[in-house]
Amino acid sequence: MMKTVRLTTAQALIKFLNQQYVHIDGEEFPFVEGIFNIFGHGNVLGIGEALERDSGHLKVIQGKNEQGMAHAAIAYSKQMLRKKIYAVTSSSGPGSANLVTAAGTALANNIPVLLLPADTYATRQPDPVLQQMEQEHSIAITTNDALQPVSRYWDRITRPEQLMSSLIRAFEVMTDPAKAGPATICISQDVEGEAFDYDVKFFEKRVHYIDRKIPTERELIGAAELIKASQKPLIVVGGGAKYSESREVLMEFSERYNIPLVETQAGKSTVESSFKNNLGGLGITGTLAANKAARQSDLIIGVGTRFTDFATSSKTIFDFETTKFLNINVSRMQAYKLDAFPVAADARTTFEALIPMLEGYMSEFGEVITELKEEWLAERDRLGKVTFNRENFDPEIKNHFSQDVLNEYADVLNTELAQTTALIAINDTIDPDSMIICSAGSLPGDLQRLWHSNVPNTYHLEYGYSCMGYEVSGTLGMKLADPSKEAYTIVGDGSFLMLHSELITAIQYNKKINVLLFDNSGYGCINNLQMDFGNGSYYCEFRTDDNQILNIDYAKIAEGYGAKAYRANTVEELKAALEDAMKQDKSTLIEMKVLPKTMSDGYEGSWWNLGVPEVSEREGVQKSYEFKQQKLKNAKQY
Ligand SMILES: Cc1ncc(C[n+]2csc(CCOP(=O)(O)OP(=O)(O)O)c2C)c(N)n1
Ligand SMILES: O=C1C[C@@H](O)[C@H](O)[C@@H](O)C1=O
Ligand SMILES: [Mg+2]
Repeated sequence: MMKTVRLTTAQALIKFLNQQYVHIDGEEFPFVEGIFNIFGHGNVLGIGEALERDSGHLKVIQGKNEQGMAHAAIAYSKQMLRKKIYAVTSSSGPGSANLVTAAGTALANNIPVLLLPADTYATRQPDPVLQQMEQEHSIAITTNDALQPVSRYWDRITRPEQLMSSLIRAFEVMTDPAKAGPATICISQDVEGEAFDYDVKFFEKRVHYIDRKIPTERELIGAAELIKASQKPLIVVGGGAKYSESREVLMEFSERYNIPLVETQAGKSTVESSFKNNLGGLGITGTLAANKAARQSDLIIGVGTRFTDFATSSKTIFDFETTKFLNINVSRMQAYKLDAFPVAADARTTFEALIPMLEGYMSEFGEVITELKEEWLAERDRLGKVTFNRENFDPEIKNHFSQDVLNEYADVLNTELAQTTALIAINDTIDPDSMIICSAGSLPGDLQRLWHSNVPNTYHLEYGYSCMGYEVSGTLGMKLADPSKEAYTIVGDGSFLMLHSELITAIQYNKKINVLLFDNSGYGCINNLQMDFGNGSYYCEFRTDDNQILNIDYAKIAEGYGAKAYRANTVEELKAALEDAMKQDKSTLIEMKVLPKTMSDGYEGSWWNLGVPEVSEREGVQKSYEFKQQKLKNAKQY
């Protein structure tokens, strides 16, 4: 006879989470590290009671904003290379609505996370329950339906026994490298507390094998033939290369056959920046070296990359007439892109098999890789020494602001600090094994070009969704993933203002994070975009109705939360603050006032296909439109 145990749905959920393990490359460990929570009437008596009763090995962390805590969970998983996750429980209605943005972030970046929003009553007895919105055409629609398009797996639990098949499906999805993403299980708030006689087998230890997908012989022969036929192949290192931990094999492949590596945001920090054949970021936010190499190449070997418009410069950076593509990706959907020869397999396994098959091959790059790298390093050096002057300053982003406007910023913000100078000073000062995180604004571009990441997996960029507000929340998740390393948020003032609630969570639980806040008093990169395309400066600077620049004391805000705060408007002050921050046990924030227009600009065809108006009185807009039409003539159409 079946042995059963009587538990509430929520108690069964927590018991199950404690028994999920993953097995990767011979190692086995629990998959669910913990659970973030904000309790409301929808989950406090169900999941709240179950956790209080017996949380098992799960670490329980109280968040401050549902989006923020879910972003922390996502960053944890990303930093753990998708081997472990946090779950996230929210109340219903606004609590679950706040998860929608985070689910989108997880989906765009292929990051597993378990979202557990509460749902309206299955019995419908108190209909409408507090926070239940009402649709006239369907009582079955709740706020949680908004999570369907942003979840890789989605389910609603209206009976306790549904939980079993739902959880098994969710864990299958989250532990499959080709499908990994957010799994959302919405549990009716009354059902959380309802009991059922669960089969005890359901709670036995369950191991999810994350096996490496092996390429077929046909795929390997096809890939080897393409490489042998190519004079100048180029490897694009994407996020999949990092998750597959293919550092060593990529370096061996690159060195042996003299093939340059270029990186996407997700792929950066798979292979250290100092590796001689690593030419850095590709595309719109790429380096001069990587973009020049891309233009010369006749075979692009995409490794675990989605080829977003940033990496391909809106499909214009390659010569599509002559260039061939070879895509190595666990996802067939991704491998099919750009008419490539697809190898739907694990990156590391594929390169291990390919290396011996290319014996005798050598690319025709010769010394070019070294020359390109040296040229770029000299440019980076220049960007680290940008100094302001009040007469004829020539910023990186040219012809937008007059000298008078730049001087106005220098006066109001009391600074002469250039963003690139500050960023490189930080890179030179902090410990090389420190972890840094960023996601939106002008800083991702600067980081992809300028940041030297010389310890693998220390560069954490969320650029699938580029979600403002991920930065501070994500730093908490990154710190939870590796408490032994210093964790730094690289964040603009706009992103900081949008969401930094989890700085308080970090302080509350004594998880030290360091927020490096670049305040240029505005949405700088969007201001650049609008002005680059011929528009005026319109609602992207932070100015009052009477045109005064906002000057916010962010250090004071951080002090108010209990962080150690610094104000650094010169390189000397910045270095001193960084040195002191390293000695602190508690979280810190360094506020830097930086001048607008001093971020780095694009290199070599870093054009971006944007929705430029077809009709405009402005000459600049008209020119931008014409330019776009020209560019699209040679762009890949799909
Ligand atoms: C949630 C979200 N809303 C809007 C955007 C669009 N957006 C991208 S960057 C940006 C401005 C960022 O400003 P800030 O953080 O100050 O960085 P800066 O560009 O000034 O360096 C905006 C509004 C976004 N990426 N994410
Ligand atoms: O619209 C955007 C422009 C990018 O430069 C920026 O990094 C990104 O955050 C974004 O959303
Ligand atoms: Mg800004």
